[in-house]
Amino acid sequence: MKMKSKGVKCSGCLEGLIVKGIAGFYYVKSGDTVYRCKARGIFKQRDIKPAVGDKVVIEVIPDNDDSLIVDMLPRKNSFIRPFVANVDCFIIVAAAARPSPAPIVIDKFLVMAEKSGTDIVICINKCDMADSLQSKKAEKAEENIELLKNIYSSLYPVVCLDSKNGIGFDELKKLIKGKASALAGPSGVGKSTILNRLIPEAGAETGKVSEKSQRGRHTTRHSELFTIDVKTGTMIFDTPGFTSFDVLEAGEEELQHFFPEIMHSAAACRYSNCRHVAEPGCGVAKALSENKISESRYESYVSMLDEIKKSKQY
Ligand SMILES: Nc1nc2c(ncn2[C@@H]2O[C@H](COP(=O)(O)OP(=O)(O)OP(=O)(O)O)[C@@H](O)[C@H]2O)c(=O)[nH]1
Ligand SMILES: [Zn+2]
Repeated sequence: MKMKSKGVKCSGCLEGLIVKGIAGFYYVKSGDTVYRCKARGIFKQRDIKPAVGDKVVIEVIPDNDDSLIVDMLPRKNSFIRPFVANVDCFIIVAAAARPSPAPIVIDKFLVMAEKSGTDIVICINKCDMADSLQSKKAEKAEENIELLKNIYSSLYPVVCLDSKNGIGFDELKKLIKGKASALAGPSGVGKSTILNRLIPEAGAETGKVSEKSQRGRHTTRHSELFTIDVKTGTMIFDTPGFTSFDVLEAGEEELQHFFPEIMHSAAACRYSNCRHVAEPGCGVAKALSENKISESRYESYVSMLDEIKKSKQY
């Protein structure tokens, strides 16, 4: 006999994972079986909505097509757009070219991931673009790859991918083993193509990048959690996309906590409330002058801090 998480005995209860939610139904995976479930009215009363990624307790009702979600286990994290829960790892994707990478955009995703307490992998996709010989475009792609490696490889694992030809995926798979990962990155960097490589049967559609805007089409409509490897419990979220992050979700004091290298140097600041902008005796300014913190990362921090401060003035 299994127990509900609140200790109520329930003869037909199982613990499971919501892997899909469509049209009021939740698909809950428990062992090898997926149960189609409805949520108990109590969730509506309490204004709680179960999300893909939630661990739940379901009651399997004999001779009934549908089961019932009767309880939800505590979440590690949750997101509104897309509406998913319990992301273990963010795979933050940039492209070597088309679109050109923007460190500030990567840094915003990094803040989102750090704030949510997930593991992080940075993927530089479209690395094949650096391969064609003697072309200006290839040179630029090569430069971009070097730039990103310089900024990020001392902070997070950085993997070069060519998802067109399936290169770099063994390394990526090692880094996401046993975790439920979600892809984040701006439109057109190749998130759907990467997803298709990780789990071919996902069948995510990939949009063609239009020549003009260099942006891909949005193709994924609902969220789903796919298993990549049953043995290790490796999973990946197929979602409509973590394509941007609003830094205003972070507080002014809190922001520095999401830049590990800034936090590390902040220990040496004279003032405990130092924001590392122009204060005397700032450990971050010192680390910056000694090239221990990258200028690009520091600029991102200051620009995000400004954005947060300005939003407070109105
Ligand atoms: N050369 C090259 N092209 C790639 C690679 N990966 C993806 N592409 C192309 O880039 C375009 C965009 O890829 P998608 O996978 O749709 O990008 P996305 O990040 O999912 O885009 P959104 O759905 O708009 O968020 C497609 O035309 C892909 O064929 C790669 O490694 N190399
Ligand atoms: Zn400081």
